[in-house]
Amino acid sequence: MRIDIVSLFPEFVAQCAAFGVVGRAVERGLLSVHGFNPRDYAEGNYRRVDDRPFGGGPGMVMLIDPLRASLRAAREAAPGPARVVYMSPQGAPLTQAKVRELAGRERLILLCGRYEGIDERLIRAEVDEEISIGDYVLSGGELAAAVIVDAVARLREGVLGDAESAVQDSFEDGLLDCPHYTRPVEHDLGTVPEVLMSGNHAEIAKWRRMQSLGRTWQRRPDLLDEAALSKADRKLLEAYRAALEA
Ligand SMILES: CN(C)c1cccc(CNc2ccc(C(N)=O)cn2)c1
Repeated sequence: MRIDIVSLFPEFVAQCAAFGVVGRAVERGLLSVHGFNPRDYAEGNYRRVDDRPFGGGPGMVMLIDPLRASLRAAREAAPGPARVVYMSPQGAPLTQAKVRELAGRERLILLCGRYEGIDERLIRAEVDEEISIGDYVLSGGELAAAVIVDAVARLREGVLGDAESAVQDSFEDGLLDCPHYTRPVEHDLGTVPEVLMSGNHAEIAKWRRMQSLGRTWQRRPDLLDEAALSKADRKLLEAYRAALEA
């Protein structure tokens, strides 16, 4: 998979692909991340990349032509179609389903705006979709692009070993994750739930599912569509609630 980053600070995002599982995936050639800086394509001796907004108001807007030239350079740097994603607060909220969809592609171009954003004509002409990582404003789209790189990379085949498998990820099945424990069993911070040491894998799976359902119900009821729960899940959630009242 190839991900091109169009940004005034491309090394910022490339660094985010230099560590951990994503860094190893890059070393192993499962993924490559390349930066394109609009300033390298800006005309004139000031190499302008932004200018004042028509209609007045604070801030600056990124110019069309340096962005369009850097996008063209990114497209031409490798074969095959690329999905152009613009990171902005006006984008569709990023979800794990969207991450899975993006991870299925061979090429992505992530467009990072600075200042107040980019000229709308460039968005209309070149951007396939706008994505937001949350309802807040950052000084640039680079952190949002880094989030996409990380979330997408870890879903690519071969990136996570069995030890870190993304299969049981929370949000993979639309629920929050269950609690996790490791050594020691006895600790002044408490002990480990008995069931996890029982060796009874069916019971352990049930307990974990119940915890995921219960936590989702308690912390993110918006994620829990109780109607869509299986009978078994509804029973587990009932057991979780009953245990709270006990
Ligand atoms: C209108 N405006 C300030 C603006 C418009 C476009 C880009 C940027 C760059 N900053 C970003 C980018 C993305 C996100 C996000 N939530 O994904 C937050 N901030 C700012």
